[in-house]
Amino acid sequence: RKFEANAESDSEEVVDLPKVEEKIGAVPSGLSTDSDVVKREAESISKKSLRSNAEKFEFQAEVSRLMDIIINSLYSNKDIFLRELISNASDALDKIRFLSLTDKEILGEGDNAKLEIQIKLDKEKKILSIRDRGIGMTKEDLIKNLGTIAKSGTSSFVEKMQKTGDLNLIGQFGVGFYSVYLVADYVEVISKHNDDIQYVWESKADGAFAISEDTWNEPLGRGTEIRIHLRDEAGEYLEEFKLKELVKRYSEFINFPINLWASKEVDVEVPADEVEPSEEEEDESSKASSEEESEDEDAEKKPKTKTVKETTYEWELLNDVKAIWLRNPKDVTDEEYSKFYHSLAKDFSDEKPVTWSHFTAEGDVEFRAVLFVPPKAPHDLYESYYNANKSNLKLYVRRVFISDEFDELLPKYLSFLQGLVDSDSLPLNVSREMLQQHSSLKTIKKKLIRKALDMIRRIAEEDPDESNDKDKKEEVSSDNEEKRGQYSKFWKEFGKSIKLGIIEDATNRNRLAKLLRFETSKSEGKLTSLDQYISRMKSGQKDIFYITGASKEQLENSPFLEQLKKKNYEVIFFTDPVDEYLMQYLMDYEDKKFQNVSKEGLKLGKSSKDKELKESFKDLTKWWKKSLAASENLDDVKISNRLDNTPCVVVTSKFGWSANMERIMQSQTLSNTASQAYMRGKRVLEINPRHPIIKELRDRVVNNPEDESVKQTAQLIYQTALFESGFILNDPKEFASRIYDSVKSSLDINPEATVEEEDETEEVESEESDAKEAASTSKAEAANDAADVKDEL
Ligand SMILES: Nc1ncnc2c1ncn2[C@@H]1O[C@H](COP(=O)(O)OP(=O)(O)OP(=O)(O)O)[C@@H](O)[C@H]1O
Repeated sequence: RKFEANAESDSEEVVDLPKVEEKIGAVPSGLSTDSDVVKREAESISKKSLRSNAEKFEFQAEVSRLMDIIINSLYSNKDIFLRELISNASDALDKIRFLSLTDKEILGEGDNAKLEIQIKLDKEKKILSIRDRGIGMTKEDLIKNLGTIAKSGTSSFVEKMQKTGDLNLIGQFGVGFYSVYLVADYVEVISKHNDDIQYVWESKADGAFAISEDTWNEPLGRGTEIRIHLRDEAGEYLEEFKLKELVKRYSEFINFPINLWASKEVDVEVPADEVEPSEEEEDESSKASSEEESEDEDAEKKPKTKTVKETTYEWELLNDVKAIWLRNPKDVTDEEYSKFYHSLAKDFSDEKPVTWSHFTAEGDVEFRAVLFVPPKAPHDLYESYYNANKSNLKLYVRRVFISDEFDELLPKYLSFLQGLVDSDSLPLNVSREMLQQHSSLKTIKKKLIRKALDMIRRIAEEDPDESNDKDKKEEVSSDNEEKRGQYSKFWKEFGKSIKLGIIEDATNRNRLAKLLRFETSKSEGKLTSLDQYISRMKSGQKDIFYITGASKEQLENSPFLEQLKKKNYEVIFFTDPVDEYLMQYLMDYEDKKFQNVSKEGLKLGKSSKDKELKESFKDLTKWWKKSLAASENLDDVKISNRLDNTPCVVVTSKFGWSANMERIMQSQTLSNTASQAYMRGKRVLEINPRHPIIKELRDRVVNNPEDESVKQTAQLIYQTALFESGFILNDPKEFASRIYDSVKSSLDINPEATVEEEDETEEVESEESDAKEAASTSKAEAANDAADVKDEL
């Protein structure tokens, strides 16, 4: 009874899946005196019920829903189940091989040490079996791995699958195993882990699964066998040619031998009298012998034999296990790279990777690597960007898979790349932790970043749309047609990563800045690079002009651009919130400084009149600053050089937040108002000395600096300028009432005019009826609630 006790305490300790039934009359191993009884019991399992004496569990709710979707799915590409199961088998083999690096014993001897995958068919019973000699699963593993999904976001993923019916995502999300129910209605998983005895997991995808100690199947030694009881309509997976084709198509890059127990027709020579020939065969053999006779009469003297066809079975290797990255890049076709990408990334869409780089690094540290830029960013690329481990590079050491969670290989901002690194310079027989400390890793990382950035730069260089040269842009060859538009596609998917790179990677900042793309006041909806911007700069222009804001449309009409546009300067539009952070790190490019045109310090060439103007508006600027400093957040008032039609704008100091940044910070839920006050840029009101409003205001101030109505108007102008400059007003109510006051005066309404009182009796009546209505509604609601509670009970 020892097993039973252990099994129960195990399951309770490890997972909280409820058992459906108590074990009734289980036959524990070793106690059975009649193993035939157990065997018969196993054989008699009908497809209707699971083994009656097994321990039963319910699937986690999400798994149940997922299985429901899969089993009822009309998804036509049912083939995917095979690649998912082979990929799991390969992962399990990788795991045992990795462990064997530090403990040779772990692999065992003989067949156990053969790291391979075997596929077998049983046409009669309609069973397809996939077996590996991988790490196997303990009972705990079976319960946890094949009963729950631990990944976050599972529910939303299941919902998405339900809506789209697109099961292609299944492998990427890490629930590949369950795709087996596309073709099966009953599955057994037999597994043996070195630390446990052999178990059978089984389920009919009806919300429950069962686990029993395996006392009837052949011992596996180590590893897992998945027995798929195929549905009637999935008979095609019992055909050898179908399986061969699928393995070729999907599992070409699995680095372990995949063997199929394949039939073979062979000619066998048997003594003629040993076999009772059929009529047809008799004819043929007599024909043959008469030919032989005519050719060589001596043949008659030899003992008579006969050739018959016999079906034999033997293991047939289905894949070429030579790793693609060990081949010479010249010998690998584009199609092979594409397929390799799909198998690495578990991305089985039809889209090709945008580009790739396959190279060998030599010198102190040697390694080979293949890097891919995927066609699409994963849906969660920027979710918890700073916390999650998201490397997509697989690390191999001397052809042995070590890990795909090795974050030390690439910085976070390049985590969107897929690929692998195989190094001969790293030691094999050390723990993962030791490996993470290894000095070669730093060199590998440095080289990988360089290569990755080169590869991305090449996408742009080869894209005819990116060229400044008109002829090149229009040149049409099949090769460059394929590359057309590739960079903007890349930018759309991964542009944010490049920006994050500029923020995080000071060493490569300039290289990354070269990859930046943006729209400008002159780009007419197309993307521009910094190099292109510089090539178009006006003679004498020293700075690179940019502005940040919520949208291109808003920025195009910004008052900050008035003089710049008039003087034909180009201004970069940054509209992504991350751009505000980006520009705190990107100070200059190719010796040119960046100038935010909504901030102080904009130089557009001096005019001889500047001094004169400053002098003639001195009274106004001084007065304005003094009269508003107390009530508003205003630090200075100056003459502007950037305005044309607008009377004034509010600019911020060079190192404080821009208006756009203030807006972004305020919209963040956890923003801290104290730090906001500290980071807020100084506000400077810039006035347009040629504007009639400003000129009139100056005259009035000079006339009577104490005039209350002029003060009010000056305040309203300032608040309007704040608003137009992109700031959020502290007190919109006050601003609105000032506007209404000014509307009143333009409509010649007496400023003292008050609002007409409402008729009081009417109000009481309506209040009463409102109250009555409310009471009846709440009564109805209470009745509904009571009914709900009743229903629930
Ligand atoms: N043949 C196997 N040998 C050992 N463990 C296995 C095997 N097949 C599945 N498992 C275990 O079951 C888990 C769930 O498998 P499933 O295919 O659903 O997701 P996954 O393998 O984690 O993700 P993905 O499908 O993306 O590889 C695996 O993580 C693994 O631990």
